Amino acid sequence: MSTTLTNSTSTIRYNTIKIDNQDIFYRESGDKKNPTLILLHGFPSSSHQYRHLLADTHLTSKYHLIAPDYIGYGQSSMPSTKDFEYTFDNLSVVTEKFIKALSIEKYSLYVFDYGAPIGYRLALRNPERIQSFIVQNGNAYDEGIDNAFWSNVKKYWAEPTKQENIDFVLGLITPQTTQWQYLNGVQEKDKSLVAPDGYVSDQYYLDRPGNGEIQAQLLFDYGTNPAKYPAFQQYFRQYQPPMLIVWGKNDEIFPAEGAYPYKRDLKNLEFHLFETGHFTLETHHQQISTLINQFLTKNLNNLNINNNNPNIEMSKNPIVFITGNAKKLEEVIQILGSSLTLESRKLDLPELQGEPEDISKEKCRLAAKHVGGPVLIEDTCLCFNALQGLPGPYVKWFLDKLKPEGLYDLLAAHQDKTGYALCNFAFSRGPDDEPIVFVGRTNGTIVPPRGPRNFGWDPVFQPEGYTETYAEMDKSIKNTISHRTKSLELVKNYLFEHGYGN
Ligand SMILES: O=c1nc[nH]c2c1ncn2[C@H]1C[C@H](O)[C@@H](COP(=O)(O)OP(=O)(O)OP(=O)(O)O)O1
Ligand SMILES: [Mg+2]
Repeated sequence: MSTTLTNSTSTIRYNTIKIDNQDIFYRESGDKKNPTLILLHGFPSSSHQYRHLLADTHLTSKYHLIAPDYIGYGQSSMPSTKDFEYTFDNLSVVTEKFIKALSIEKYSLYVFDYGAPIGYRLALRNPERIQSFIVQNGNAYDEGIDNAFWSNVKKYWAEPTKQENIDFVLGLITPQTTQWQYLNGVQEKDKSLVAPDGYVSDQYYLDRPGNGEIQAQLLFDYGTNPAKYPAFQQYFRQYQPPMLIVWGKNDEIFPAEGAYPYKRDLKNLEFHLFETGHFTLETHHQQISTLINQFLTKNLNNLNINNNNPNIEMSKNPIVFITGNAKKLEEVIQILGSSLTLESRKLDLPELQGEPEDISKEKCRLAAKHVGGPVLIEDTCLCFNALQGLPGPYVKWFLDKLKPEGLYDLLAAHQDKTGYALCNFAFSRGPDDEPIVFVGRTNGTIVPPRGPRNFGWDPVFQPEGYTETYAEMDKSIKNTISHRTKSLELVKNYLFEHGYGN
């Protein structure tokens, strides 16, 4: 690796943007058109800790890298604790606004130390925006914070005004501790790789008047993070973001114990421990850069197929199928099997009069308004050729009044007993989306009722090529030839092409 890195480094730009009247400083490299990797720093550092990755042409030739400084850190504004409440919630909100202000829609996150609870808050609020995670010495499990270092922090959370606990916090921002953070756990042979600039510049920022109170307030608020671990873990299980773990195993603050439990929840996980300390990048940035490159290439390529195809839209909301008819729902579930998951809702929607397609569309618009997200509805017609397609969409009312016998009797004066069953599914993404209709049709003959009477007009409809009525035949046969199956086949194809399939 090192031989190929020799002379070429990428251009890094240093900019500032106003968010909520505060200056947010950030470092940026690579082409904005490429997938974005956002690098979230830790305590007591700043975006400076990412200088090696930001300069690495292997990454910047393919990815867009951004590293902001949080409020109170590095070159960003440092309002006093009276003017800004230093909490992980607040820092995550500012970071979210920062990402939005730069018009970044989707991104991968590199999270380290304090960056982890900030990044995971972003993920909880914007799961659809996160493409992958790179986790370096950043926690989401209790296992990682049950050591000597954290027992002191926990005492501080319990009694923040006790002098002994205040002294502990003050001890964390001394030049000795800052240097210790960079060098502890680093192998002897690697100590000469650690540039002093890291701890010297961190200390410069920590020594600014008022910064000690900021660090004390934020460390106190770290106490809100363990309570959020179950939510972070639930997010991992549910959304399964691809994750690369690169972790300095000799870190005494976030030891390797905090890395292993990610394996429980993430299926697409790459796991690497390094023989070094907390600021793993100081000694292992070349190895980590190679791993990030391979990881993003592998995992974003899959995503890119989706992102580049304007037809693909992953929805976090399940599609809601609305029907007031239990038998209908039963059939839809049987036909779909496990290929597509729908949420069903029992609701009798008003139905307009008119052509079957218009009725379905209008029913779907109402459903979308009702649900406020993706919906599917269905409207079934039974059409008699001798009656120009009637009763068609009104068959429900004819059936209610006339019963199956009466339906057959409607054709008493006609030679032509042929007809067809029509199923119109309509799908809409939400209240502002014009519904799309999928039509399935099965031809047949209207006969005097035969067979069980548990589903609508099934006893009077004998499909073409069969001697039994829908009601007499085995359900599995009906479900291979029916109007509903044919329409659902089209629905399935459409939804699969648009990213909704299982
Ligand atoms: O495969 C079927 N085999 C026999 N009868 C059927 C079938 N599918 C619907 N049917 C009946 C139910 C209703 O009497 C009428 C259609 O009216 P239709 O408005 O689409 O159904 P619905 O009001 O009962 O439920 P929904 O609220 O989902 O619209 O035909
Ligand atoms: Mg209905």
